Amino acid sequence: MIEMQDVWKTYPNGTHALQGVSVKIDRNEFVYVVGPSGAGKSTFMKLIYREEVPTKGQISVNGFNIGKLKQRKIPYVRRNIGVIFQDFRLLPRLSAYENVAFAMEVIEAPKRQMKKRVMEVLDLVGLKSKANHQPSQLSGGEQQRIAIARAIVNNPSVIIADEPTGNLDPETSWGIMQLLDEINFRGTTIVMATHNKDIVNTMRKRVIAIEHGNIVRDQLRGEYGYDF
Ligand SMILES: Nc1ncnc2c1ncn2[C@@H]1O[C@H](COP(=O)(O)OP(=O)(O)OP(=O)(O)O)[C@@H](O)[C@H]1O
Repeated sequence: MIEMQDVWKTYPNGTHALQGVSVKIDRNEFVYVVGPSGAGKSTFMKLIYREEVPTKGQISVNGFNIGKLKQRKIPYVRRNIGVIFQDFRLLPRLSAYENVAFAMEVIEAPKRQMKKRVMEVLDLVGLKSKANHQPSQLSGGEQQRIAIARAIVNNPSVIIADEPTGNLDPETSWGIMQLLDEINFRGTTIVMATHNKDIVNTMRKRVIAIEHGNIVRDQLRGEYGYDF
């Protein structure tokens, strides 16, 4: 469902962030993307959710050629991809409920479905009781759970998570990991960039390692493989 064929990304300043990446990720896979800082992991992820377009090569997500997408088709493809970041990126003045509901409003989901669906995902992430709290009234782990609720509320087929445990302590990170595992188990493909050695070595999922803009390792039930 995600396929890259000889994908290159050169930023306007001349940095070659990806240099000829080819990969296939099937429906319902869970993939860790690992590698040194600056290797091209975030770029790899940004190309999937079309935050960036490739300089050369093809990327298809659910059959859509992402790099060549017509402007009017972008929202349609994006709604099928949920994104989670290291720094949560919740809207500070909105409550947990409103942050999640906002993702449904953006795609103009029917109003009558909204309340039920938002409460359903808040329940799934274990935060129904904090629906009215603002992000500043929540812990880091709770904020990330709200960000996950927001990412899944429109039932995307893919979740892109760029270092989702990067700002969290080990115990909280494990909670987030179990939640993502559960979401994957329910049928969502997950691509997660991480520097968390413990998590990768314990979960034993597919591991794609990127160095200098190239995939240098791709293992099923892989290991982290670095000392950082
Ligand atoms: N918008 C940009 N403009 C120019 N260069 C960029 C841009 N974004 C990233 N780069 C460069 O592209 C290369 C790959 O960056 P990328 O963020 O994809 O790496 P990364 O593996 O995610 O790193 P980290 O683990 O530190 O997050 C780096 O050399 C980076 O400096």
